[in-house]
Amino acid sequence: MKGKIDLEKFLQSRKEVLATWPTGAEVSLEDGINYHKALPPEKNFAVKLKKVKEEGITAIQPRAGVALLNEHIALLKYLEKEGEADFLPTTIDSYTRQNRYQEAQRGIEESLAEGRSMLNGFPAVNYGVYPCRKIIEEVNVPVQVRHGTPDARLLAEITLAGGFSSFEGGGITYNIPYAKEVPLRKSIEDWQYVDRLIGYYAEHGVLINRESFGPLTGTLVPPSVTIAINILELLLAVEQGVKSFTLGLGQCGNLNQDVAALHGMVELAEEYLKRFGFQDVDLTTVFHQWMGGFPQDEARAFAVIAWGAVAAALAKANKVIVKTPHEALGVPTKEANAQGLKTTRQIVNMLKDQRFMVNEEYLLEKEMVKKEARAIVERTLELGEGDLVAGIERAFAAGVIDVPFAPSRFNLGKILPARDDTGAVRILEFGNLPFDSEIREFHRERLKRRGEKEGREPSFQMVIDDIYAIGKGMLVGKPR
Ligand SMILES: CC[C@H]1O[C@@H](n2cnc3c(N)ncnc32)[C@H](O)[C@@H]1O
Repeated sequence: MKGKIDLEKFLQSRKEVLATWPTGAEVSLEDGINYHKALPPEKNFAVKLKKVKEEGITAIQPRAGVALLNEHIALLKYLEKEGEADFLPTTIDSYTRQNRYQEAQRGIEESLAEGRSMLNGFPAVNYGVYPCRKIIEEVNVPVQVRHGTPDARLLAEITLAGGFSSFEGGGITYNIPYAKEVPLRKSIEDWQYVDRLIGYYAEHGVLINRESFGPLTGTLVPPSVTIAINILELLLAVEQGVKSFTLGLGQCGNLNQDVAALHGMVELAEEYLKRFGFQDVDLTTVFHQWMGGFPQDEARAFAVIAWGAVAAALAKANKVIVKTPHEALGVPTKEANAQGLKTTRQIVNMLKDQRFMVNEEYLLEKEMVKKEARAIVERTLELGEGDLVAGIERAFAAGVIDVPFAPSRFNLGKILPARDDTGAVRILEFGNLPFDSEIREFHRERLKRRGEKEGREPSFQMVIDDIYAIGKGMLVGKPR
């Protein structure tokens, strides 16, 4: 690995980034660091995550973001008070995610004119440092920036100086599922800037948490692909001095597989941190409640939310990202958002003293998912010949890393997932994943078993049926 970006080079490159929108001129590293140091520790995301992990609890966090500052603050206060959120988000709008601040500005004006949010998130860059600080001052729990931005350099500069103490995303996970034309080297280097900035805060005594966007496309992503990508983003981040990192996993729906994947991800990540000599990193996990299609019916939606809460609680995930009964409709009302949190809170509280029953299937799932993820990471490292960025670029070009249903033209898209008869996500088409015959047989055998039960050959039709299954009230897609 090539190590931290040179400090002088990094500081020099900030000038160009801060000039890309007028609010960039408000950012000063010294002022941002002093602002964080003046905040009470219970408002720091990394500090609270460490405490949550030590206490062995599963913290709950929603997604939330609206166009206007006062409404956004009111929304967050409501989710904290009514929803009992342990952590709060600020979900950023889609224009800002594409650096289209002019259109975000128009969205603010339209929202003022219409008296309702005309953006699907909070346009933090247009508001700038001081309104961000108002958000932090008006709530009592730590706040995280959640978005989907391939080039998040200015967003990070403003929100971190604005007192946010966690930043979601990465050069892979906020490119491949979110963009069509952004080269991986560009997004990874832009995210190395973000991680270097967070490394700078850490060097000056301010811990900022980083979280990978585990769910990726949120549609039947094989857990081993998620785990491999998480580990690569972890290595890229700690290389730049990040000290607090949350590994993310999207729920698949089969309990054994989900719990095994979360545990396997931590074990493998710790192995790689040790191997590359990064011992002083606080590692935590986040489990995302089902990220695929949701039922429109709210009672059914609550069942899906509850099932995600059960898996997170039994896996002892440090944090669970909560869905809402409006998932199938769009941006939720604050009441619906709080309902998702209350459903999750009830489950997490009821399960906090129960433990997942370790069983043979779980142990096999964990062994196999680690074997698969390790094969992907190892081939990526080999391809890089010491240069992690080159390795990742080459791995995607070769299909060694391949995310199903990703829009990016830099993703090969040759793999096909499908559920087996127990609802576990398996791989129907391996593409160029570097998996040996033992792994391939493990998947093939289970898909064959489903085919026999359904009286049909494992096929693309199964994939289609699975994509609509949960929205239609099932887990495994049934032939029409
Ligand atoms: C990662 C995608 C998910 O984020 C959620 N989301 C996106 N924007 C918002 C938003 N503005 N408020 C609440 N939830 C949101 C929604 O569940 C969506 O499926």
